[in-house]
Amino acid sequence: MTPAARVQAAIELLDTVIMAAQGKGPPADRLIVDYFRQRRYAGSKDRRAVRELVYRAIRVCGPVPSSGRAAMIALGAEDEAILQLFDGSPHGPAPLASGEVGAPPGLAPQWLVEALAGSGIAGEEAAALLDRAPLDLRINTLKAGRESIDLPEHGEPLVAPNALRFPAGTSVDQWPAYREGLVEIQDHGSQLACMAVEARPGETVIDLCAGAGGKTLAMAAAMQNRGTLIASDTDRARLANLAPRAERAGAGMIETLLLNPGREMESLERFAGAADAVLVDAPCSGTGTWRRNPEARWRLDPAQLARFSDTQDRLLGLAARLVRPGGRIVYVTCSLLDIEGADRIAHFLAGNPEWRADPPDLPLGRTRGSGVRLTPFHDQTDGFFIARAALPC
Ligand SMILES: C[S@@+](CC[C@H](N)C(=O)[O-])C[C@H]1O[C@@H](n2cnc3c(N)ncnc32)[C@H](O)[C@@H]1O
Repeated sequence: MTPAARVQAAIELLDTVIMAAQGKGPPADRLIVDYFRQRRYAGSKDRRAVRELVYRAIRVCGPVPSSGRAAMIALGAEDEAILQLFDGSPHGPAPLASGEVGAPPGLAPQWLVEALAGSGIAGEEAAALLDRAPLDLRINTLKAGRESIDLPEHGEPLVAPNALRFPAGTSVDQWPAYREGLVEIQDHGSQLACMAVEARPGETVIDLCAGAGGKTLAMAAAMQNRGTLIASDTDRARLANLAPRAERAGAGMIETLLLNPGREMESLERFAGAADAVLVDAPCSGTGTWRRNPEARWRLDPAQLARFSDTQDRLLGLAARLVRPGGRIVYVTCSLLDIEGADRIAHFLAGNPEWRADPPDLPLGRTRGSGVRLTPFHDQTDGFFIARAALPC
């Protein structure tokens, strides 16, 4: 592909990303894979270059751009070489029309910029939300140790005891150690969130919103495969991804439980008042993960944010019914908005006076309300809010 053809391909892809973001369709990553599946003529260098252009253009545009072309012109305002490729050459973008301007640049739609600022995320903190994330691994202690593992590249040890950091784009999935389950890809912040649970061998632990089990696997390792570890979720497809991952990781202790939305307790009844710990890794806006999914900021609207906080309250209430006296809830969101973090745990504690705040003792992060907040700028992790609540005996 010529450089101009790559720009045109990125424009076409951006059109689909914008449409998907507005219609709650697939994420950009998936659209890019699908796009190239139908264009086998594109080589790996072309694919990488187009992908890079797409993500750079997404990062530049704050509000949802009107079109892929407008987004690419906005990127061209920062990188003149791109605008020069709007030359009308075969397969390239048409020349700029007189008066044609790019989409407005910025951090995010204005309402979201304001909501973040209201939660103390502005200036450098806000800008860092759109940085490129490095690649963090967790050494799976069921099969290996950080000091002894032999990996093809050197990783930087991080403060979480099993974490190693590599540059973005490292092809970890090609490594034998990855295929054999010695390492898992997991952001350092997510590893710290798992540490907050302090899951111990022999305990009964419920990962209430387990998804594909990124945190469940870390807890299985912390529990040395001993005890009861339930991975529940309402999303059958996500939960189905956990079984092969658990097998690869040698985490035989995990039991998956598909929940019925709104009637979750029906499947969890046998654990009522019995769990030592419940992790509520609640569905949220994902404002802390824009480094990986920058188009997520075009997907959100205030009504959806309100729905997330209602669900978060409901899930905290559900978790409280599962914990035994002396047990704990760990509440986590990958959001930096207080409405999904400090406010939710405050609301829970206000409505459940028998519970007390039990802030996690983590080696990174800053206190926010009765929890801890990790941010890309301060902690070089994805953004997370992590809180603990304890039920006295
Ligand atoms: C932040 S994601 C979990 C990510 C996962 N814990 C991990 O570490 O990879 C939130 C999950 O909550 C699930 N969820 C949404 N509503 C739920 C409900 N009512 N009960 C349980 N899980 C729910 C979603 O399907 C989604 O998988």
